[in-house]
Amino acid sequence: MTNIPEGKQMEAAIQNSFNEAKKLYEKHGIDVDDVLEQLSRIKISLHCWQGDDVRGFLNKGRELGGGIAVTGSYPGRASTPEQLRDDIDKAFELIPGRHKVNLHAIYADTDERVDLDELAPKHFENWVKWAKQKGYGLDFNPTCFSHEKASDGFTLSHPDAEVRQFWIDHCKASRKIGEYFGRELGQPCVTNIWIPDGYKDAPIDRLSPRVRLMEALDEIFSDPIDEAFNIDAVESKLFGIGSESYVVGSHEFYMGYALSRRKTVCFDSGHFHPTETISNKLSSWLLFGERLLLHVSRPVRWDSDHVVTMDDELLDIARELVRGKLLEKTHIGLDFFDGSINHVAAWVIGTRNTLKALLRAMLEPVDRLKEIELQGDYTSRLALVEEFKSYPFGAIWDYYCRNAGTPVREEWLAEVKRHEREVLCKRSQGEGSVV
Ligand SMILES: C[C@H](O)[C@H](O)[C@@H](O)C(=O)CO
Ligand SMILES: [Mn+2]
Repeated sequence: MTNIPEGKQMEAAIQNSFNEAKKLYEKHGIDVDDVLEQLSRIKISLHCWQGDDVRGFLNKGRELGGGIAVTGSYPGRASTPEQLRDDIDKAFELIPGRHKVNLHAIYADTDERVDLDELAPKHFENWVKWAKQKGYGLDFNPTCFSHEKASDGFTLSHPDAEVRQFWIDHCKASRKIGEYFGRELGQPCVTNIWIPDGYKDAPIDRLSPRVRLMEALDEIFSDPIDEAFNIDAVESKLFGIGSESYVVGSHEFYMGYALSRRKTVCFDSGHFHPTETISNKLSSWLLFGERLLLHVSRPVRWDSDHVVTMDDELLDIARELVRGKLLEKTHIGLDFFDGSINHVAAWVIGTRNTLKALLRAMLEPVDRLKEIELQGDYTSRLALVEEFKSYPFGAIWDYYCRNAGTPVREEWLAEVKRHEREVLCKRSQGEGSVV
């Protein structure tokens, strides 16, 4: 092959490896073309807040609150809506498929001085215009943190009715923005409510804040909304920094709330006990709930929001979705924020891993494994699952990336480095994006 240009050789190698890998999977009755078709229909919601270390554009310079934390000061984080959009575009160039962007309320793109309770669709018009142009969907979140009215750690369950009302109004406004996104873009927006409310030390009264939260949510959701455009989700948490002993919006609280009010539960993989996994919860929830929202994240010792890697839990989440045929009912979002590495690379790594894990799960002989299990042949079950771990899914992934017009393997890194040199490192220090 010495006279053949390098690009052509690479093409041929990708195609040959794909053909050989396909034969191996087909021996187990796996239809690889169908798998790739299914994968291409999956939308991952890319969380905008990885792009600027959860700073946002409303009330610039305000400290990150809510018991979440970003560490690291990697150069070049976005500090304007235009920069953030450019960086998201760059990430999507390097990720196969058509996806969504997940916005927080503090990312409003407006020159108006507006507080969270007054936000309206008009403050997000530029985001919608861009999403339409690029073919992205949008999801949304009220920002119930990083605000003076959340400085004591309470929002929707606040004992002061006036403060509570402020947050209720903010969440009501957020649903209208979500509905606007859904209507404009022709695909539903998931509007996810997460609040940090909780106590550092053991409270005397665990019930009253939960009653207040339940009533606040009921008031928020009492506004009629078209579910074809906006899907309401609620996200639980076990603990945060400063709410180590008690969190009002616990998992049990939201399970009960969402089931009794037909709402969607968001499972964040960092929001449970360190030995508890969300992969083991999905099938139970979806027996009773209509839909599911995921915040795919990676806790390291605590809810540290590390970039998603191809670890056991990611694979198990993907397997659960595929084996249980839960993908149709699941909205997959990412939730991590690492300020210590290139912000675009973080998105690319986390999203490519999530897609790759789904592909790996789709390339397992699920029906056969289920039969074997029913027959009680646990030896074959273990043997096959383990052997499939070294089946050549990488060759199928490379072919998929190439066909989608996205870089194959680590080729994307060179583009991220070029973008870093030519764009990120030139961002002005004054904007607080280069250290
Ligand atoms: C910024 C997000 O809304 C936030 O990370 C939330 O989803 C969460 O997981 C808090 O721990
Ligand atoms: Mn989350």
